[in-house]
Amino acid sequence: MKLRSLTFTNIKFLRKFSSEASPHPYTQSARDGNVQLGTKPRILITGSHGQLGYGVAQALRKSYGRENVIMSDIIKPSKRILESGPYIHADILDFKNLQQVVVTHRLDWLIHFSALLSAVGEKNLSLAMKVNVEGVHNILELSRQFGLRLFVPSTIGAFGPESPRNPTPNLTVQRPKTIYGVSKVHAELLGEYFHHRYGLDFRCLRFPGVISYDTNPGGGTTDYAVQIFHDALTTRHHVCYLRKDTRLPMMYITDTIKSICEFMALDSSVLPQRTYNVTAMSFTPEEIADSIRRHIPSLEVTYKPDDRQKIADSWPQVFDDSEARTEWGWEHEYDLDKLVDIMITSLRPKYAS
Ligand SMILES: NC(=O)c1ccc[n+]([C@@H]2O[C@H](COP(=O)([O-])OP(=O)(O)OC[C@H]3O[C@@H](n4cnc5c(N)ncnc54)[C@H](O)[C@@H]3O)[C@@H](O)[C@H]2O)c1
Ligand SMILES: C[C@@H](O)[C@H](N)C(=O)O
Repeated sequence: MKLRSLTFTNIKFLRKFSSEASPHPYTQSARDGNVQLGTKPRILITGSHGQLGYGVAQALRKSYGRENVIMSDIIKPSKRILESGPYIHADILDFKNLQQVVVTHRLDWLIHFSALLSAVGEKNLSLAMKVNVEGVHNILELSRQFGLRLFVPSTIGAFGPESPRNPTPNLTVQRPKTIYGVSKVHAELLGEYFHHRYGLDFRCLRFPGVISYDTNPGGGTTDYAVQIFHDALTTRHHVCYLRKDTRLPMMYITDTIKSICEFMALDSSVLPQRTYNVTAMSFTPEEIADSIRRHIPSLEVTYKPDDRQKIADSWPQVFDDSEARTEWGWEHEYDLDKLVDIMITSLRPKYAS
């Protein structure tokens, strides 16, 4: 308790200092992403054509209005995305265009999803450096200039083999061995630095593998936990690129969306920290296969570990998110069996014919 009130005092002092020191003319009115009383925030989501973007946009639109939440990416939108609400082209490597987007759309909050995930990042190092490192520099500077409330997701991949793996606490050694993980630690530290130095309202949740049925994962180490459902409902045979006993933290997308919406809605002053672990469950390929067999008893799994095994072996097995639970009330809803039930029920009609 003592530590917490000390943190609040420091944050108040640093805010005062940073607003006096702020050199940018746009920052004053919109400091900390505070939206004028009685108005709803206008929100941009970068990289929103990926696995997380659509669901988060739909949930935010429910709370803040369809026109106030703008999806963006560098790829042509699907019909579903186009029809769901505003969607624009925004390349996070084009800083000038990002500035125009903020001004034109009068933005208050920024949810930054653009990234190359762990497995894809290892195969495209220079692009990963650009998107995950340079892109984050642009987003932080943009948010500082315009006083945006900024959300940047991090990951279990921000930890490495030297971190305690079962459980992995909120604050511990972080020595990741992938460019994805290194870029996420870089984003966490820079975001917290901008918060302390300039009062930027930076917020970060470290997610486990996210599982969804209506969007596809973008090339991560945890993707098997989505593919196994499609295989179970079609060929009844899944070839798993991880060993059967590889335990990783995971979460159903509804819980991911809930965590982001709840975390972003909090008043900045109630947050003792800026970066939190959040999770829902941990399982191995063998355990998820067993749970799926409650619906599809004939499912077979063959194990052929590839390069992703090494990544998984360096990541947390069980994620300790107790600080998110005690400090701002994080609660998950889906455990393993509930996740499997909803995935099977939702995907079955797609393959019924
Ligand atoms: N999905 C997960 O399991 C998971 C877990 C932990 C953290 N996260 C984080 O959440 C965020 C979203 O993840 P996701 O699974 O939706 O990712 P994804 O790979 O599905 O989507 C990323 C999007 O970024 C876009 N992008 C790439 N380069 C860009 C550029 N130059 N400008 C603008 N957009 C660009 C891509 O087109 C893509 O649509 C990422 O930062 C990721 O690290 C995801
Ligand atoms: C864990 C998460 O960051 C992502 N699904 C990946 O495996 O890369």
